[in-house]
Amino acid sequence: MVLASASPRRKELLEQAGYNLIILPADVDETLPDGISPEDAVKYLANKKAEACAKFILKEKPELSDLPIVAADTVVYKDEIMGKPMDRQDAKRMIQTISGTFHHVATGVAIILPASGKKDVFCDVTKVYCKNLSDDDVEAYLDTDEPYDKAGAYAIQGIFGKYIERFEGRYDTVVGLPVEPITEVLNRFNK
Ligand SMILES: Cc1cn([C@H]2C[C@H](O)[C@@H](COP(=O)(O)OP(=O)(O)OP(=O)(O)O)O2)c(=O)[nH]c1=O
Repeated sequence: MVLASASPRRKELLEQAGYNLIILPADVDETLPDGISPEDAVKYLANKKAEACAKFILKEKPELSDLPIVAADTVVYKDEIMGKPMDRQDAKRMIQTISGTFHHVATGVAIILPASGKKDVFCDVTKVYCKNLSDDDVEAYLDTDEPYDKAGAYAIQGIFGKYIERFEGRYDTVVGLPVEPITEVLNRFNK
């Protein structure tokens, strides 16, 4: 398949599941329409990334148009939508918001088969419970490189994993790509 993503986590999740990938990241404007829900936001952006990639393939690489394109977007939400933090202060605010309580992580996925025009866009949500972090814990975490390219300023699969108490739903949805539902869509496309 074609993975329209620059995220090493998404690549790893699909490779672990045995998929062969061609990586063609889509660079799109990630500005969201005002008042959009988190679920609609991740579907909107995943769709935008997959559509941009499909357009590129049909124009520049038609030999790839029989391969399904997969694109995704992940946000954390707790009252507000949290994408990637702009800076340390923004990351601090996000970590303080999720500390000692639960939040949700939504990953939107868009799958397009350019040759046939088949398309599926869906969203999967996991509820995550985070331990209470002391001020020192927060500052020490912000000193690492981990928060700055992650939605909600943390990685469940990384250093921050020790602060995750439990979760309800799929783990890979939190990391950035729910593999099993993607496989189901691809199987349906092949029928
Ligand atoms: C919450 C959480 C997010 N993340 C990551 C997944 C995504 O890579 C990132 C959210 O940013 P996204 O904008 O969804 O994706 P991206 O910019 O990394 O990649 P692309 O748009 O090219 O597909 O946060 C984790 O790795 N672990 C986590 O626990």
